[in-house]
Amino acid sequence: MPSPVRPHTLLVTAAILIKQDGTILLAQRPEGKTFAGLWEFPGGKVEVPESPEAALVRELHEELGITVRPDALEPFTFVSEECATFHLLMVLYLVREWENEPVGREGQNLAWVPTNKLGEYPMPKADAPLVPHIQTLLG
Ligand SMILES: Nc1nc2c([nH]c(=O)n2[C@H]2C[C@H](O)[C@@H](COP(=O)(O)OP(=O)(O)OP(=O)(O)O)O2)c(=O)[nH]1
Repeated sequence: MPSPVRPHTLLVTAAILIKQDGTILLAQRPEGKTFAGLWEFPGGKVEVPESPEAALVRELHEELGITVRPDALEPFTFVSEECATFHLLMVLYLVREWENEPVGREGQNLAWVPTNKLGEYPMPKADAPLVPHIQTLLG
């Protein structure tokens, strides 16, 4: 009997960087990556044997050149969404403190966006429920 096909769950970790003026950092996915051109919360896949927090600290340094202390990651929410070839589980942390000014180290465009303008930036489908959630909780 064939074994049932089990969906592969991909664990992704991402940050909602929020400045004192209330704007949030979005990064545009570069050419060559899936969802190129769409805006996302910076982060990426959790590699074995990393924790989600260690992976996020690493990704934020690689992608943006910033240093974040693991205890500055505030668990915020998550997304669980069926995608084309995998099931995405994306955990999101709120980050209010970091060292260095974020820059797109992989050539990606960055934008500091007021929460009421998040809907103007096309994002991957999985991110859609995050926008009203952020607007309600972070104003
Ligand atoms: N970082 C991030 N990824 C997202 C968001 N929304 C969303 O669907 N994703 C998806 C896109 C990808 O399938 C996956 C993240 O993988 P990635 O390709 O960015 O991860 P990575 O940086 O480790 O990738 P790579 O080294 O393999 O290029 O999660 C989001 O807001 N932020």
